[in-house]
Amino acid sequence: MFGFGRKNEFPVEGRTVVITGGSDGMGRALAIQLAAKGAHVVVVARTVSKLQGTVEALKSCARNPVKQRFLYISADLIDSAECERVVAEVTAWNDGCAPDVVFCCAGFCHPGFFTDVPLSVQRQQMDTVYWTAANMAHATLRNWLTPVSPSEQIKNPRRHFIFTCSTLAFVPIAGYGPYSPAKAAIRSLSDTLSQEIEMYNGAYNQRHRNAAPAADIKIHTVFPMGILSPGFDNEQKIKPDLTKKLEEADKPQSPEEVARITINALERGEYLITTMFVGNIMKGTALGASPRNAIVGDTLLSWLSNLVFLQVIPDLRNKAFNWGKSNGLPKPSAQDQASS
Ligand SMILES: NC(=O)C1=CN([C@@H]2O[C@H](COP(=O)(O)OP(=O)(O)OC[C@H]3O[C@@H](n4cnc5c(N)ncnc54)[C@H](OP(=O)(O)O)[C@@H]3O)[C@@H](O)[C@H]2O)C=CC1
Ligand SMILES: CCCCCCCCCCCCCCCC(=O)[C@@H](N)CO
Repeated sequence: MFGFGRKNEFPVEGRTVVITGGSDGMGRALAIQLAAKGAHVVVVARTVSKLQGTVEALKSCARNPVKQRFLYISADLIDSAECERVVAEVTAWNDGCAPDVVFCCAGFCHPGFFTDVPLSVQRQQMDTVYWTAANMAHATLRNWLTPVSPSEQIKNPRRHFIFTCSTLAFVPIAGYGPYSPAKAAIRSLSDTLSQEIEMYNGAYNQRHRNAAPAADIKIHTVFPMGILSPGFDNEQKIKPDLTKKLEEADKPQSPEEVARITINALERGEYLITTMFVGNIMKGTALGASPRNAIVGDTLLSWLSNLVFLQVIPDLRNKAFNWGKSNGLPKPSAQDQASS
């Protein structure tokens, strides 16, 4: 619908991109691929050693090593003040200009059955998954939406804020109770912001008359399936066997593949982005009132997906029931037993 197959809707050469969770997995792969396309990249995470290693990797794959600049910032993004510091530091480092693109990839998953996982861990999941993203959106959008008077407006290209969700925000899978609600909350925030931002974009459209934001803004959200990252290796160690069985249809992808597919979708101007066929079917059954990437394609997809899910919904429930029938009550992971 929005320039499909025509113009590049996501040019990054010479632009400044911030990637939270940029030191590992999908975030790191995105950082490397965007550096290879000529972007200045800032990676943000907590552990300095991994961030330093990433910046070295970015330097060696830059498209234009003389011009491109790379920075890392160590921050725990659960703290909203840290998100504000990140935006301020990036702006200062970038000659006073706000970043052009902010990608939220920070987060990890702690699977387990709802009643087995201590509530403190579940609260921490909401902090790590939802609040790192919401805090970053708050800090970034406050910066981007600062009113600029008509005489001070300069021509800025469109800015992009990108959330990372999971297809679990569309379809429930037993054993992801501590995690999926936080991803579903991100999806809801993304949908709300994508509507709210239109008001600011409308004001931007009239920037020659009144104070308005400095650029047009677009929100996007990526919904990966499994990603073969260090985070994934950790979650596999504590994941219930039933959950592994229910997600058999998922063939985890490499971070590089997920990053490549994501960038291509952004270049096509997509809003809700999936990374493979099964993920697309999962999205199709849960499109709700989200903006469509393409009216005809997404409508056909939702009709097809809703038919597919007439079979999938009882199948997932039956598998859970039969699991209990043959295996009895589950045992909490050793990690959850130790912390409860
Ligand atoms: N792996 C998977 O199967 C799937 C993952 N996802 C989502 O994709 C995103 C990327 O996942 P994945 O590639 O597995 O990433 P990894 O788990 O491999 O890396 C996570 C990154 O986030 C950083 N991070 C974690 N907590 C914080 C924090 N509080 N503040 C700042 N940075 C933090 C980590 O660095 P450090 O620890 O040093 O802070 C690291 O850079 C996540 O949002 C994840 O939920 C979605 C679907 C599937
Ligand atoms: C033909 C269509 C049939 C559809 C059947 C439904 C299959 C469900 C697959 C669930 C896959 C979950 C991947 C997300 C993983 C994730 O987010 C965590 N690993 C977090 O790190």
